[in-house]
Amino acid sequence: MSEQFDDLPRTMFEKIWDRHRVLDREDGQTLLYVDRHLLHDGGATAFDVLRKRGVKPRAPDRTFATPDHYVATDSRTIAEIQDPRHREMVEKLARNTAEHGIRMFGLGDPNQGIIHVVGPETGLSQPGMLLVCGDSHTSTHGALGALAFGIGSTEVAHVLATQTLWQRKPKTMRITVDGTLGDGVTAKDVILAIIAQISAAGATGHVIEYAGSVIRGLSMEGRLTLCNMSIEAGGRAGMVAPDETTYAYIKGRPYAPADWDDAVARWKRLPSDPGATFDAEVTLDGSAIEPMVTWGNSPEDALPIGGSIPDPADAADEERREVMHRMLDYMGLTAGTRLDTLPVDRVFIGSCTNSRIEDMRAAADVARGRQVAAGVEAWVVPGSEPVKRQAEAEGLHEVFRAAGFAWREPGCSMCLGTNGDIAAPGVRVASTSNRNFMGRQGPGARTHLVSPAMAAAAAVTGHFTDVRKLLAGEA
Ligand SMILES: CC(C)[C@H](C(=O)O)[C@@H](O)C(=O)O
Ligand code: SF4
Repeated sequence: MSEQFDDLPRTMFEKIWDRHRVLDREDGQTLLYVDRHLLHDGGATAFDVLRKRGVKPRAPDRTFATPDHYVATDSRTIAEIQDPRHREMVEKLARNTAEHGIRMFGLGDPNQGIIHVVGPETGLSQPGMLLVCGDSHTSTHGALGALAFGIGSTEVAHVLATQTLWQRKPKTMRITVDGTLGDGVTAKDVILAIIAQISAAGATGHVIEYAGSVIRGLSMEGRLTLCNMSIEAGGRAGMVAPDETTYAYIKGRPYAPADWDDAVARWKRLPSDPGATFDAEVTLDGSAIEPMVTWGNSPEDALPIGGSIPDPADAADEERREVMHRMLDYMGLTAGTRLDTLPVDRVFIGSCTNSRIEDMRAAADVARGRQVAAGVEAWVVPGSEPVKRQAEAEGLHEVFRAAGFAWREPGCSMCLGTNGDIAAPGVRVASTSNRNFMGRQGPGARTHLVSPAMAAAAAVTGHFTDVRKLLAGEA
């Protein structure tokens, strides 16, 4: 299908799109073939739609599931889930997948975890694939060089029934981050700096390809964090070209391709051709990025830790002034207050953004030999069973426990609180998740997004702190 374009330089997105096109409709929609379909316990209605129509899933062997949104993080069996409504969601996923022969990494399975941690970790998410899931943070999987995006519940039913999906072709945007990151600056700070620069709507309608020396230098965990938040910049998807880091990460994983050498040879043809053009180009100087903290209720409201709460009086227009007033009121903040003086009540290290082994290590490096400040409740929620096992093998759980952190069981937990893990009204949370929307972590809860190292620094000092000072032994 794509041969006729082979002599024209194409972006990685265009190559994957072309390879998955089944047919183009006159209204501009394209039918795409879906390689992998991931399911979680947050979207149970799709199976009901199929059942009502008497339709069976078209390709159960291309569909994989794990419960994450409704699982308890203080127990590991369905029976122990206290709230019957939460228990029902987890049970429903188990019933639906069992009925149709869909592989589920359920509670107690050694691979259970947050779906966006499980996909890459099991080797299910691979370069060149078209991967979808009824969840906005499906953009995460693009870190491996896949085209991966979230779909709505009607589309989930459509993919289950047909293994295809209608889509309008998005535009392309390349975000190049050159230079080198400073000590204590992570992929989370890079993506918060990007969103602060281009805004939460900056990439609307676009698939982002991240490029440049900083991106090439990121570990796979860092790339997953980066692509995870593409959606918070409005992007349809985010991707990073596969390279040796990608191949080394996938090799040996349970679902890694059996024809390994051929697969790598195919993957090597994926990166955007020299001379390929993007609809939009953005550049950032990676060397100038500092540890970031959000202060408002959109991920774009992020500032370097050395900054102060902005003044609505300085807003560009009346509308923005009103939004800022509302956010400062909700967040309980006063213009001019230094970010590094803000006290925290709770700390959450987890979510599909920052719950991988590297995140655990970064937080443990700060927690080691220190104590969670008096009055602060700090949680570490590993993203999956494999992350938990690896962290425990390295003794990280002991580091956290000795410092006064709670070491919990894998799931989405306080990121969205659908399982009941929420913060009380007015509570200020340093959180490694991806959304700081009003009420996201509980009605009235005040979320500040940070990296795992910055979250651990806030936990042990009791207020937001420049982690670089702790790492340098200055605080
Ligand atoms: C429940 C799910 C559909 C939702 C999403 O789409 O992202 C959730 O994961 C979130 O992070 O808000
Ligand atoms: S961890 Fe948070 S962002 Fe990720 S899938 Fe779960 S609720 Fe959504």
